Formats: sequence, C-alpha cells, structure tokens
Amino acid sequence: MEVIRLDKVSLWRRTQEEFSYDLKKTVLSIVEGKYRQPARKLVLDTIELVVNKGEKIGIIGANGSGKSTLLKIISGILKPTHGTVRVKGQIAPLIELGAGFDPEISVMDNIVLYGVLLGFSRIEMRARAHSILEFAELQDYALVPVKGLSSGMVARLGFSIATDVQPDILILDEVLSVGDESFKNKCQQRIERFWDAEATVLVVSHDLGFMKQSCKRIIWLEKGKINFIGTAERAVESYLAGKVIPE
Ligand SMILES: Nc1ncnc2c1ncn2[C@@H]1O[C@H](COP(=O)(O)OP(=O)(O)OP(=O)(O)O)[C@@H](O)[C@H]1O
Repeated sequence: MEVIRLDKVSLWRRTQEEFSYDLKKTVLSIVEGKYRQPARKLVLDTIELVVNKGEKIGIIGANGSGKSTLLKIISGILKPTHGTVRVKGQIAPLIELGAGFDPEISVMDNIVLYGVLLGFSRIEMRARAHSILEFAELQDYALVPVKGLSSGMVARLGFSIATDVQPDILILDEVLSVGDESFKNKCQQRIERFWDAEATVLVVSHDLGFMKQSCKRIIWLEKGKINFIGTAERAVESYLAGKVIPE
C-alpha cells in the first residue's frame, strides 16, 4: 500500500544573503535604486517518489544536496513551490531534534504538547510521559523548563518522544550522531525496533555502512535532483563512484 507520493515536487528557497530583514537598509536601497530582488535557489528539482507501507528508505548525498529539505517536505514542515505531496498516516519527524519545543514551559508540558501535535490526546501523552522521561534519562527534569536543559538533553527528549509514540511513518535525520556514546547505543536499539515493525522509515545519514545494512532502497540526491533510486548496494556504489553504476 502506497503511503507517500511526491509528484513533480520542486522547492525554491531564498539564499542566505538576503536574510537581512533590516527594513531601514531595504528602504534605503530602494531609494538609492540599489535594491536587488532576493536571489533564489532551486533546492529540490522535480522530485518523483512513491513509498510503500513498511519500506525502509535511505537518502544519501553530498552536503547541501537537499536531503533534509526532502524530509521536511514529506513531513509538511516545508511546502513545495510546485508539485504535490501526499502522505497517509501519522508521521513523526525527527528533524532538528527538539526544534518544536517551547523553551519556556516544562519538559512535561512539552511532552504533552508535542504528542498533541502528533495527534495524540493529552491523557494518552500524560500516561506515556513516564516511559518517555525514563528513556531520555530526564526523570529529574520533568518540571524544569526546556530552556534549562543542555542541547544533548533536548535532543534526547525529542528522540524519546518521537520513537515512543510508534508512528506509522518515522523520519530520521542524522539522529544517530546525537548524544553521547551510551545514548547512541540506546537509540540504535530502539531504531531497530522500527525496522522490525510495520513502520515506514525514511532515514538520512552519512554513515554509508549503516545505510547499506539497514535500508532496502536508497535515494541518491545530487543538487536537489534524484540521481539514482534503487537497491542500497547499487546506490552506495554509484554515490562513491560519483556516477550511476550500470547493473
Ligand atoms: N533555511 C534555509 N533557507 C534557505 N536555504 C536553505 C535553508 N536551509 C537549507 N538551505 C539550502 O538548501 C540546500 C539543501 O540543504 P539541505 O539542508 O537539505 O541539504 P542536506 O543534503 O541535508 O545537507 P547536509 O548533508 O549538509 O545536512 C542547500 O543549498 C542549503 O544551502
């Protein structure tokens, strides 16, 4: 059964330099006739993708090739400039771990809030809070505002919530590089549970050994385009060779 479908998805983004929201500067430059339209960059280029239920799909590619952006488009965090994205089922994106937390409210309230955003009830999230805190090793921090946690702790909390709720679709962006060694091992074990289960998983990682071992199909992205999509073995070999290797 098809759970994700991207039809001709493209995304243009403004390049960093015009992130100057300095009104005075902008007005001055208009008055002086020096105003330039913000430059834009094609970050995803006509992506076609169909993912079936239970598939474990890897995404590889050089820095800046659009891997995280593709995950954000699938998660609905970013909207495509052109094309359509269809997703069936509950999706838990583990991207920029903890980016969705409210720093001012407590860890406990954030657990509930995050769960509600994923479509769970408050009561259900309160019931899950104990196991979430335990996995994240944050039992003593339940009532502390999130701004009082270290960045590693925030990442642990994000990982713990998103994997506790057992979503239909799990999106993992480089989460294996988060946290200290002992927590990394715990994460790996928990991720393996998803590999055995029915869940559909999309994972981005630069760890090609892990990707080859864990994913059946791999997408190789280059400059926002799908260069290759196929068996893990061939995708990794092609990526390493810098060109698509014939079968
Ligand atoms: N917030 C943003 N605004 C504008 N452009 C962005 C933004 N975030 C990323 N980009 C651009 O989009 C392109 C793709 O970035 P993306 O983060 O998806 O790449 P990636 O393949 O995940 O890279 P990495 O391996 O370094 O994590 C890059 O050219 C980057 O500069």
